Amino acid sequence: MEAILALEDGRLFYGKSIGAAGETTGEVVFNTAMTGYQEVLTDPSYAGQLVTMTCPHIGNYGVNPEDVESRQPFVAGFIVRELSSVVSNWRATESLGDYLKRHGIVGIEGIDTRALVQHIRERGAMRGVISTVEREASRLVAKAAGAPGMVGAALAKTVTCTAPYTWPLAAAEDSTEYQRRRWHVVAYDFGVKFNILRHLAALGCRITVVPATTTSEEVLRLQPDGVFLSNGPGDPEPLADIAREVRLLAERLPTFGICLGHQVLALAFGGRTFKLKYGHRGANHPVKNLTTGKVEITSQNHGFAVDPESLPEELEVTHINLNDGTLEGFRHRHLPVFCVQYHPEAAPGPHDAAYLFEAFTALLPSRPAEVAA
Ligand SMILES: NC(=O)CC[C@H](N)C(=O)O
Repeated sequence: MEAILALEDGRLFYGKSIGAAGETTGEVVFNTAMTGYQEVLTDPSYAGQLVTMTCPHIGNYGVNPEDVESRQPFVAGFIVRELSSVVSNWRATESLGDYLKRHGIVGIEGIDTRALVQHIRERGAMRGVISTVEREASRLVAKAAGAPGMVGAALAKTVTCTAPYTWPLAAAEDSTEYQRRRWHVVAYDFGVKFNILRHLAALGCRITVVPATTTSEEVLRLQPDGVFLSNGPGDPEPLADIAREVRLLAERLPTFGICLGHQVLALAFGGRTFKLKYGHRGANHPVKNLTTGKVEITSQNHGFAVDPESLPEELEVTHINLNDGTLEGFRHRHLPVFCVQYHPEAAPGPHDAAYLFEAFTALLPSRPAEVAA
């Protein structure tokens, strides 16, 4: 079946349908990771986006039930050069094409993804539509141009959990194994990736994941040792109500934020965010840790960034991006509060920054493992 990708500026790409038939709109972005398409598909931060993989051959190791980063795929659509017709991996339970179909994700293959990416790099991320049902170019371009944009979109509120839940998922809350965990962390779910929760749990945390709109009072009632602010989709700026609650918590408890969590923390202390031309999405972005002088190769997925000029005096820049000099992390000068724009949990990507999870637990009350939290 044929499929067309149309961009809001009139550029058209003709290819073949993958996944579900139909039509979908979103912001067209690209990810340069060579592997990890399943983690990308299920990263809630991609909600509202048509994700292009620059690696030309995708799907060769299929899909399995373990590599998911959330409850379902969240991308609005998927764009690849070539979907592998062969699935070869001992963990695979399904082909990528069948998985996309099963979840109703509309995608396209067989287009010149290099030309598409060059176009976006030159002109900036833009809205698009993938369709298997409409062939009229002008109508498609109008649909792309009419799709909601990313600026102003409070998407974190749409992907967050509807009720609190505990992690590890399998552990009964009243079990000794669970209660014996060293620390209790409340994690704000703005679109949290499971690998963040896996990392915190591996260090001895039991985690209560709470919806994005949970108030600081509700969080304090849970008596956590620390607060985690997750990654998530959309524009951080319309989340001012959440930022207010985050400020109240950060003034009382050790706080760690990743990606959208980093942006919300900046807003909470009076900083500003802005939209990047086409964002950072991939698994090899070099970041300099200004405290140690070391360079970390990092996993990234963001379209907005914090303006370093907007940071108040009490916040100190700790990490910068070596590709374009943008802000990658800061900490509070007096409070146990820090965050990064990139993804120390990887999934997919290198593990250089995993030390940040330990940096967080080092801020929590010292407590032997066997004492009930
Ligand atoms: N992964 C994330 O948390 C992304 C944060 C935000 N949605 C951005 O695009 O900048």
